[in-house]
Amino acid sequence: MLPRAGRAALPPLLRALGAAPAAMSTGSFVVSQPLNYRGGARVQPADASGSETAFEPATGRVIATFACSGEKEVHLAVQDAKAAFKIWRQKSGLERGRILLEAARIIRERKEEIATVETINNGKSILEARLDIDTSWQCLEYYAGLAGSMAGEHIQLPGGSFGYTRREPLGVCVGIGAWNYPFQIASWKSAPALACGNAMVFKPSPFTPVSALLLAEIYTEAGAPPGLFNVVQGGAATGQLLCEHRDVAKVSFTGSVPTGTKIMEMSAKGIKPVTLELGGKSPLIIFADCNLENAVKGALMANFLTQGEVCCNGTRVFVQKEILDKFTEQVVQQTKRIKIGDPLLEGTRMGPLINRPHLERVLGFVKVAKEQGAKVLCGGDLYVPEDPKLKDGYFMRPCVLSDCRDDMTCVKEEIFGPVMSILPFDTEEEVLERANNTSFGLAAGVFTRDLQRAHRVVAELQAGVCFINNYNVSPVELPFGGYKKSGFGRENGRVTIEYYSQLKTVCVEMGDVESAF
Ligand SMILES: NC(=O)C1=CN([C@@H]2O[C@H](COP(=O)(O)OP(=O)(O)OC[C@H]3O[C@@H](n4cnc5c(N)ncnc54)[C@H](O)[C@@H]3O)[C@@H](O)[C@H]2O)C=CC1
Ligand SMILES: NCCCC(=O)O
Repeated sequence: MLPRAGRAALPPLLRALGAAPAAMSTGSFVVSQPLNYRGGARVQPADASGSETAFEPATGRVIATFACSGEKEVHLAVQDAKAAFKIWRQKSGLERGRILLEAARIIRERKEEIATVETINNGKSILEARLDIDTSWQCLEYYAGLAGSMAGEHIQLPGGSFGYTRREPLGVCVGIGAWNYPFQIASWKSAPALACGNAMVFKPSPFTPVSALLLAEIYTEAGAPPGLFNVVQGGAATGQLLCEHRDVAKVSFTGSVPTGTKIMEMSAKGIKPVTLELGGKSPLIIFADCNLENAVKGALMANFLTQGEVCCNGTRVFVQKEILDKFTEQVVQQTKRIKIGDPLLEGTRMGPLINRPHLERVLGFVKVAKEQGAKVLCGGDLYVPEDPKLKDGYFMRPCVLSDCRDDMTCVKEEIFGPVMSILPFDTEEEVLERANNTSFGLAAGVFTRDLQRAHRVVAELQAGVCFINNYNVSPVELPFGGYKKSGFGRENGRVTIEYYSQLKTVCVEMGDVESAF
């Protein structure tokens, strides 16, 4: 433990994690407190099945070593959630909304601390981490607003009888998150779940265990009953225990297609509804009549946020032949200008990838792309920043590939790194056919000045989220989720209420029973 004076100088959330006073700079943050959260407090897990280590991607330093929750701990977390659910489900929507609003206020107030932790543990630039925290508190505010208006219907029946419907919560929901948007994913899952009257047990990715705990502490501080939002740490085994627990009513998962398939299989055994937010290989279509400056900006937004580790990225960039050279030249010029380095520095626009194996995997995709005939126009190699403390970080230069064909690995498979593939096309009909020729269907984008064409094209695109003349903006009012192998169910928007609640029909007889017997 740190001396009292040093600890008092820290912001409250970092203090709660047991971080050192210099924790707000790269190379110094270490978590010394337990990372599980249950019954309204941080706890050491009651049992463990192995341990995990979390890193600071910018330096390669270990920032936390923690036990993976075993069967006993998972059961205790689910039981705490069950107890909280009994209290929470009795509250009116307005009362629940008030607590969510208070949690949103605290997130806003502590945005800088949360964004700092997110940057240290994930590697994304502080600028982006702040935007993620914004979409997190906005999500809580949005569902706080909806909570009070959730209602059923009244239906008149013959003879004065009537029926009505009640929108009821599901019970204990499980959230399982990926590592690319740790705090945002925990918020996007918990806000609608809690607004609908459910409780949640959340399991972050073992690569990014820290920020979900901050959210748990904020919910408690905002007045949520102890056990309403719990965090268990661990990997696949812990996730499996959660999905198979008999008292879990629903699983919402963000991650890869192979894991999503397993989650669905496990949930099928218990007839549990699932929301699956899975991977993608989304097309971005640039027509010759576009505003070129915006299209170039859009292509960078579609490929290089969070070091390219974004599920909805538009990594297949189809460019109409008339503007191919001009577009490519400008994209390469701007990609080369992206400032890579210490993600906590204000000027940095690209930080390190999540870990060494992932970095090598992404570089491996670039190597295969070259072998298959693609041309590397920039980047695609390791980057070692000048700052000596970053020498062991997982940095690479953002990459633009030309001379790509639809049958190349880099065009078919999700890379989940900063690698853009440029593909020329001639006609609208041709590009639609090629854009849809994938088993994924998360997102798609189109840049054109012809509004009729824009709407015609998005109507034909097989994707859950389509952008016209922009890419990768995430307003929480709009539903987010995929078609095809990119999953089903939605996050955000009004519709998500349906994924965290169930409808009860009540039939009321005002006369006598007309018996058939
Ligand atoms: N559609 C979306 O909203 C998003 C999709 N993704 C996708 O996620 C992938 C990258 O994330 P990763 O964390 O590497 O994915 P992953 O599928 O390996 O892991 C995701 C989460 O599932 C857990 N898990 C792994 N095996 C499990 C099992 N058998 N049972 C229960 N839980 C299990 C992991 O511990 C982690 O918390 C990419 O494919 C990406 O496209 C990522 C972010 C957003
Ligand atoms: N802010 C967009 C979320 C996309 C993702 O989770 O990968």
